Amino acid sequence: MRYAWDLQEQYLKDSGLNKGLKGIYAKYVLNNIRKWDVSNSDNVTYFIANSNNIAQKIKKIYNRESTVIYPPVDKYYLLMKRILITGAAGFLGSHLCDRFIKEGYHVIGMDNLITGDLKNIEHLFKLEHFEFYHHDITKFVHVPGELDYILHFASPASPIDYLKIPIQTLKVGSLGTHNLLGLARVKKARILIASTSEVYGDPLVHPQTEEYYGNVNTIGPRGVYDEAKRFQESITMAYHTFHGVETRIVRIFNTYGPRMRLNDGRVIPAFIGQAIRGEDLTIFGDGMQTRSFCYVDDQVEGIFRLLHSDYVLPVNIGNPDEITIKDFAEEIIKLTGTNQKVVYYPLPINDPLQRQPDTTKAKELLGWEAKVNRAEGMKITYDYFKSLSKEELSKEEHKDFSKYIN
Ligand SMILES: O=c1ccn([C@@H]2O[C@H](COP(=O)(O)OP(=O)(O)O[C@H]3OC[C@@H](O)[C@H](O)[C@H]3O)[C@@H](O)[C@H]2O)c(=O)[nH]1
Repeated sequence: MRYAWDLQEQYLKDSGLNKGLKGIYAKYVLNNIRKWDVSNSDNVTYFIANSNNIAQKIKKIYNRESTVIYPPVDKYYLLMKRILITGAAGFLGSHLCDRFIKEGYHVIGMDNLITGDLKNIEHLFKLEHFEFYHHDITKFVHVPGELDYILHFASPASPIDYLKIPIQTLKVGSLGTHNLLGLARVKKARILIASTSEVYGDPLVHPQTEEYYGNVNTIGPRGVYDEAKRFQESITMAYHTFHGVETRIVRIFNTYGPRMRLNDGRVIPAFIGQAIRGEDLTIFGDGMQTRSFCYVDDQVEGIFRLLHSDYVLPVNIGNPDEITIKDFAEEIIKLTGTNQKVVYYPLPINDPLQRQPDTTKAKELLGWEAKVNRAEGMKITYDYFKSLSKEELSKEEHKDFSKYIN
């Protein structure tokens, strides 16, 4: 009816019905509609208007009083996208929560807190548009309301963690991913899953392109992580092709920055912790194995862009600047201004001898490349570790998972 009463000329003009025979006919029809509308208004028991302006119009046209009820619509809230981030209390998950909050999303964080730590997200709890569920995603996942996006980042990520909790690692990558894909399907949400350079195993192709199938020992101690992530990619593609779920897959290469757990066993927190405590730096193997370290802000930017792209196949996100672990130990000694010795331990089984991402796809598809060089990124990371309390710094022993293993 609004078209018949309000801004009639404008609507007719916009739809090309303001002149000629068509125009005369349109005005004739509208006139009849208005007469019919007025005659019917007698049958209305109560008039409700959603503003004073509409109440005045009702009075003018129908000569009837109306009650104004303002709709409780929080327009901003309606426009907000809702995103579920699993592994929210972990290193990468917490940085992603920060980023999506900053971008104006309503963020729902989820974590079972086995390897994650509430300390990483406690600054978000006071925010209106952040919620947190303490939940293990290997069990059925329920999130009330609508969801636009899901980021699946729950998983142990340090080799020592997944050697100590191998079954949980397999379950979160398989059962957990299955639950989240099911959730994405019912919510019609787009889901991005965190895969890893570990899907290439101990790679025989260097640098690693997304087309490389990898070299993974399924029954080796690292297989629990690598194969969980490979399964995760497969089931994600199956949900995409079979159920039409909108999916994205990021293959994350070694990423570092503030909020890494000092005692998680990975090389960066291990070396920095050792240097700060005045201990020898522990190099595994001869130190000639290589890694390419990506600063967390770069990683988050790549993930953000991939989520919003229309590309379904896996994309490597990492910094291609490759270094041997031996040279890296020297860099840490310089950075921390210490004069620690390095000591050599056996190389863990199936520890990849080389790793460097080929990031051509990320550049071409997302216009993304790493911006923060190792010197800058490591300086920020070192400052973060230095800011930890004495008690935190002294925790050199690895996290105790005994209460989760039964
Ligand atoms: O104290 C240490 C710790 C580690 N290392 C070596 O440093 C290299 C890097 O080790 P990290 O534990 O940091 O990480 P890795 O590259 O082996 O595994 C990582 O790969 C990619 C991600 O998915 C995961 O975060 C993790 O599995 C390895 O060769 C490791 O043997 C040491 O020499 N000394």
